[in-house]
Amino acid sequence: MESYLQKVLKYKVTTESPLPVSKKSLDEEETKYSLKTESITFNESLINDFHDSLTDSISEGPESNFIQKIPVLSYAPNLHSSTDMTQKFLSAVLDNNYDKCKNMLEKFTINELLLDINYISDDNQSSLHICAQRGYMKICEAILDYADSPQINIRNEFMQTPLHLACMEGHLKIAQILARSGADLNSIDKNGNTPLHIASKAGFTEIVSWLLSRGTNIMIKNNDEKTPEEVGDEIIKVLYQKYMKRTILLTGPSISEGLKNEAKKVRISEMGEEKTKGKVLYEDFVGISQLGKGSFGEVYLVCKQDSGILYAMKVLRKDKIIANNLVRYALTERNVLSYIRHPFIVSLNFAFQTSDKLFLILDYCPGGDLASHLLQDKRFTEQRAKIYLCEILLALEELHRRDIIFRDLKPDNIVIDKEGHALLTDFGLSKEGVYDNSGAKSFCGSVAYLAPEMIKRNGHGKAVDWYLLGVLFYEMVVGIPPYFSSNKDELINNIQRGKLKIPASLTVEGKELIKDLLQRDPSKRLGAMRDALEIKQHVFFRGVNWDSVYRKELRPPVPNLHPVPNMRIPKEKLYGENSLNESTRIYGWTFIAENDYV
Ligand SMILES: Nc1ncnc2c1ncn2[C@@H]1O[C@H](COP(=O)(O)OP(=O)(O)OP(=O)(O)O)[C@@H](O)[C@H]1O
Repeated sequence: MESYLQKVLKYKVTTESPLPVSKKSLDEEETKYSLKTESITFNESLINDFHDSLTDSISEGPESNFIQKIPVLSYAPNLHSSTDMTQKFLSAVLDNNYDKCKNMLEKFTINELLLDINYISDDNQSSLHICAQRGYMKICEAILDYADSPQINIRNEFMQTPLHLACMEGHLKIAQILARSGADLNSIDKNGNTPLHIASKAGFTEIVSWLLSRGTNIMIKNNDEKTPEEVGDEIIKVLYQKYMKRTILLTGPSISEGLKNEAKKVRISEMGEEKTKGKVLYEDFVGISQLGKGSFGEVYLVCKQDSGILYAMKVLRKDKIIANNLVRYALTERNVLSYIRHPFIVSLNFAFQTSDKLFLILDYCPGGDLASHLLQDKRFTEQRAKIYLCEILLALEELHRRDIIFRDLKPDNIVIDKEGHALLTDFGLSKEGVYDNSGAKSFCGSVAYLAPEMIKRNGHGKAVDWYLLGVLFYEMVVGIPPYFSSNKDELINNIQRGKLKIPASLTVEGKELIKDLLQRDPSKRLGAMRDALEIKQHVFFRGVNWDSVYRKELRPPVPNLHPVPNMRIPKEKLYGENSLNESTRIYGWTFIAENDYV
């Protein structure tokens, strides 16, 4: 089977157009374009390299391992009892014996009867608790990657989840892995403490900063009536003050209002899980037409029956996601979208699942994606490109503020709302917890949209998004991405050392911006020092009122909106198997946004 990376790295060149054909599924392309398309893939060794680098990306550090889930059918169930296996596994975890754990996970979690990954031992620990407490990152990852249904929010007798323990012991990376796999950031232990209380009390500044950037609830009071801030020392309190300053800036006039909302949001999302437990949400949505197609599913226009509101429904097929070990990517997308509210980032309203599929219900942007506009208009005026650039810059600024890099910036991932504004969508490749300029090591994204440091695989950070902003600007005003060649080796080579050709027709400021953003050395690139602020101050943006950009006061061209087609997509096609079988459940997926919970 073709791997995810092969898919990601594969692009199509029609004989009629030098541009990659975007957003078509491989199946669709293979049939529809079979006569006209030439498919260019990397050679095996390069793909293997890419594979290795995906390994890096999945984990937070060089130590970690990303494991392929390979069913092993030759075990002899009669020889081992469930408790035996589980006890052996727990002692291998306690010994931090990664190889043994991996081996057992490979062999014995196919059938939960043999190895109960959620077993709580007599001394009150599940395997995830042990890993989280002792900092065994590789085993923690292996459990999350291999085990069929590890309960990420499993509790010990003190009602502590593994995340509580990771925060108690200062294991930031483990906390991040758990969070990305759906751990509840606001769960409360027996003493009413959230992970934020625990990290604050223990004085783990990095963990506190990270939890705050994730929008965790800072208003929850523990059994002593103390908020997380109140249990921290002076150094910790400074972090809260910084966080609150930023919150006021972004979310409105009064702290208390903003914070009240935070608290409310959490309460509601907790209730949301409850509400949806027995209720099948997908019945509420009627499929109308297909909006787009990605590597792992489709995006449909749907209508919520009770409200008549139109949404974009992104569907991911569990078999493909699981087969390609991408559950964590899917959870990242769901997680990032669930806590970010920004005028230029598509909002997530609901997330739910059936046995076969995962669903994200997003705000519908009826103007289509920027790639189709470019295909239609060939290129944009600098003025028009500038509007989209300003809007996307603010979206990236918000992500970076929360230590998330987007990494997959390209016209296909920018959708246009009914007034013509640009919004980021598709967070499948975004990465949380990136604090500097070399935190992430994966080599990903479509070929023409790779930054030089991604090709070099020396690690990449936030500056990658500024390079890709330069690529986007270039493509918008020139019509093709910089360094473009229909030969993949040449393209890679060009990106690394080719001469940048900028049309003379662009303004001096525009040319300067392109050069400054496409600077190959990330440490010298515009944005490397002071992130978005540095770019906003570039001469190209002179005179831009960023507050008015934020308020959507710029006037991009209004898209031609087509009437909603009077069609229905059969439920079976949309939802597949109409039940939620516990064995295929992906934990931490369900989500109902505050505004939608009535
Ligand atoms: N909110 C939205 N409103 C309207 N159309 C959308 C929306 N989100 C996505 N689309 C359409 O669906 C297409 C695919 O969406 P998206 O990129 O999220 O899918 P994907 O499966 O993640 O793709 P990829 O193969 O890049 O991973 C977009 O290019 C766009 O045309």
